Amino acid sequence: MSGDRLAGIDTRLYLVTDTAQCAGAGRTVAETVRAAVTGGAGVVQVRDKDIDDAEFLVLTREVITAVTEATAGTDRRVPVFLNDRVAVARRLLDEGSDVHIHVGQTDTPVAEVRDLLGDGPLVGLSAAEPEEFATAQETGGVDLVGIGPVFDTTTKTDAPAGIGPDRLGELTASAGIPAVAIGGIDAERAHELRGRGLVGICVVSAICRAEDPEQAAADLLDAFGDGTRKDGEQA
Ligand SMILES: Cc1ncc(COP(=O)(O)OP(=O)(O)O)c(N)n1
Ligand SMILES: Cc1ncsc1CCOP(=O)(O)O
Ligand SMILES: [Mg+2]
Repeated sequence: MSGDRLAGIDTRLYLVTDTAQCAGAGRTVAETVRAAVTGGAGVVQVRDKDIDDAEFLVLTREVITAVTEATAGTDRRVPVFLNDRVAVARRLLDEGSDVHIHVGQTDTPVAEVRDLLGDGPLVGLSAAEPEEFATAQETGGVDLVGIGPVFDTTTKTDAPAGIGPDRLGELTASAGIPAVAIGGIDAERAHELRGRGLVGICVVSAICRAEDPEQAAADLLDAFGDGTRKDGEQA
């Protein structure tokens, strides 16, 4: 694998979907994704721990359609990641869909993902320890790491406490792989993640629970900017 595999993708705002949160806000996942991508989200991950593979396949097809509709007539490339579910990803690739995958440390190992899906799809990996980045660099095949939780989160019930922006910055600096931060990020706190070496911020509830997901995406992007610190802003 070579070249800049994230070229043409605006990674600054990465939406991970939560079906129950979207439903609680009175919308489908697809409606939420369409609005968020219109508002500027540049990466989408389909995440649902409560449905089987057949339902996940249907959900992902709906998300792909929503992204296609939201980006029609533009040159935006907004990748759709699947949260684990390698078999569903294989099926969608075989159908000709352009899908990618995110795995955690206890999910399908990256080498196995590459064996099953080949070199085409982007692979994201969760990591929060220096040894995990070292392993990812040695093994290869990882395009993006998700570091977190940076702040405390209630969305992922088995998540540890947030590591905080300073520790996040240290990890990002040593990651050696483009990194996004995840966990407890909202438009009020996103500015704390500027200047931490990130290519983006990743949110669930800040968009899925929002009254207006298009506006929420725009507000998050405004707060994070291009990820660099504003003039005069302290860490
Ligand atoms: C971008 C991104 N980063 C981290 C995660 C967390 O993945 P994982 O540790 O596998 O936990 P689950 O999401 O599977 O509960 C993520 N999903 N996305
Ligand atoms: C999937 C995941 N991985 C680490 S924290 C998290 C959930 C983030 O959700 P929220 O943005 O609502 O805190
Ligand atoms: Mg996982």
